[in-house]
Amino acid sequence: MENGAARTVPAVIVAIDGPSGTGKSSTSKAVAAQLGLSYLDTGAQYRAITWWMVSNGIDIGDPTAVAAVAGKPEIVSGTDPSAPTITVDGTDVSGPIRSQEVTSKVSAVSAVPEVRTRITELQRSYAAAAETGIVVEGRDIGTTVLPDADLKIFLTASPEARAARRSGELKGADVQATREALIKRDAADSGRKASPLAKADDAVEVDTTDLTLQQVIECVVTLVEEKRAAG
Ligand SMILES: Nc1ncnc2c1ncn2[C@@H]1O[C@H](COP(=O)(O)OP(=O)(O)OP(=O)(O)O)[C@@H](O)[C@H]1O
Ligand SMILES: Nc1ccn([C@H]2C[C@H](O)[C@@H](COP(=O)(O)O)O2)c(=O)n1
Repeated sequence: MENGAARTVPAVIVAIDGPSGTGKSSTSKAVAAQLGLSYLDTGAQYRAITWWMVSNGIDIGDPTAVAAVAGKPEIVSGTDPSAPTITVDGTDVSGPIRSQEVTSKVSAVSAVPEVRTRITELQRSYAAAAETGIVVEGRDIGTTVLPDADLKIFLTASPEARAARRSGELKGADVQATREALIKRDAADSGRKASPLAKADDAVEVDTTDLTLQQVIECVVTLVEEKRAAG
């Protein structure tokens, strides 16, 4: 490179999928921060639309009712990995979307095809707008949302490890009950017809059961750097 001309690094798109509690959010945020990329939590978007449905008295058990209003709420995600945000119609919902009620209803809402079409379009617009690149985490990013992502990772971990991690977060929560709730949500997310939770054929699978979070982050950062170098 001559006369100190700036080196331009092409934007990189990283898809991180996997079941609940495998470390997608923690890993994605840290990798994005370390590499100067944007970060998108797509689970938060499905939680946000679920929160809006609950708040507006929509019958979650009626897919036709959910489909009819899927286009109404305006969902905005802040993609700074050090301070991700989520609003619905201008209201900060980052707290309420983590409630037990939303967690228990999000799988039903996210199984409705009209909801998925709406949220998938939104996710693609964030990926297209990310100047340096983006880490997008979810369930169907590598298979459906961004099938041309530069790198696809599929995180796994045993149900026991995932339940222990979640119980550690929810102080005093019963590990056995947490494990059952995780397994139930995974089954619903994997079993739905519209864009189920699945590993893309070209995804790299990382079993995090016996890895520390730091080891998982290092592993993914290395994979991104290798991709860029090969690029
Ligand atoms: N490798 C790891 N070892 C130990 N704890 C971990 C590891 N990865 C993540 N954790 C912890 O497990 C918990 C769940 O992680 P995280 O929220 O990142 O998972 P997730 O896959 O995004 O879950 P969900 O899909 O339900 O949002 C967090 O408390 C996190 O700090
Ligand atoms: N790409 C995605 C992301 C999330 N979902 C649904 C299914 C999950 O149970 C729920 C909440 O996700 P979490 O916050 O636990 O990561 O959202 C989906 O269908 N597709």
